[in-house]
Amino acid sequence: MTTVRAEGLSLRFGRTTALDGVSFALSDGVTGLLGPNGAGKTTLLRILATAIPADAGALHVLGNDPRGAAGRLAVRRRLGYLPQNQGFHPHFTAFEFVDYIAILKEIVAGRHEEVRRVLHAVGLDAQRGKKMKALSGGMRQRVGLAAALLGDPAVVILDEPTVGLDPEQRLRLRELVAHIGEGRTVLLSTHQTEDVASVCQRVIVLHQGRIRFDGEPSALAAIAEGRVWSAPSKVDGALAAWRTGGGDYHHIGVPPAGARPVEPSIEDGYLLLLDSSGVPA
Ligand SMILES: Nc1ncnc2c1ncn2[C@@H]1O[C@H](COP(=O)(O)OP(=O)(O)OP(=O)(O)O)[C@@H](O)[C@H]1O
Repeated sequence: MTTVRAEGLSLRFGRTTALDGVSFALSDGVTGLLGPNGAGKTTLLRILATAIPADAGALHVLGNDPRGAAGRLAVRRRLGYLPQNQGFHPHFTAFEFVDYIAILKEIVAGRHEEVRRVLHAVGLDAQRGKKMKALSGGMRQRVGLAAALLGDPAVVILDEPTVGLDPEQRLRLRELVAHIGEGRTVLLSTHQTEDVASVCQRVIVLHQGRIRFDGEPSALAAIAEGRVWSAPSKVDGALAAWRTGGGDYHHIGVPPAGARPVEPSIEDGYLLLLDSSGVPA
């Protein structure tokens, strides 16, 4: 069932076109929103979360149109949003922070019980009484995730939740996101193709405000089929090349005669899709 439908969403900031005619439909499961810096990911998520309106296009979330006040309210009540760089009051405990968001979300009946429920869901029972400033980055992200789960939203929007986390914390967060995506629509913005490979059933690639790919992660990898090869030294003319742990160079582009082809990854497909001008740093 379609939960989110975007048709021709566009938004400009002065002379910058942040989004340029973006259309897609989402249903339950985890969809990754992948794109380099400045691609328009945060702008798109903010529009979906009704934090800002689009200049043009139409959006329906769970059948509600956020252009009207009643539609906006209906969307906000059923949507969880973890913004990028969420601000935390350092002296709040984890419980107090989530409770504060619960008040803003107008959760009245059983509010404290609901706060305990979401903190439990992200594995932070033991840290409930700890001050935000005393928590690790990964734990803080989990508190943010808990706040996004208040009221059991049908649609959850997560803006780069794995950024700045160490590998173990990242794994933990991915597991949580995969779990959250069972029976819910989750849109997860990320720079990391590993996030997409491990939790997303679908991936949308955004670049310069436009959708460049929308499909299964394996289909994104398949774009690079026959265009990835390995060689003992760097070959000129490759779109991208880097040294791997084994000492050989991994190349993307048009392989020279006799090149040793390798199985493409999602990252290979992504880099190829963006072309050399858009290769992320
Ligand atoms: N409030 C704003 N005022 C002016 N320009 C903005 C504003 N917000 C975003 N932009 C511009 O819109 C474009 C898209 O930005 P956006 O933050 O949506 O990209 P992003 O894909 O989330 O990037 P990142 O991965 O770096 O967070 C960029 O060129 C950005 O500079």
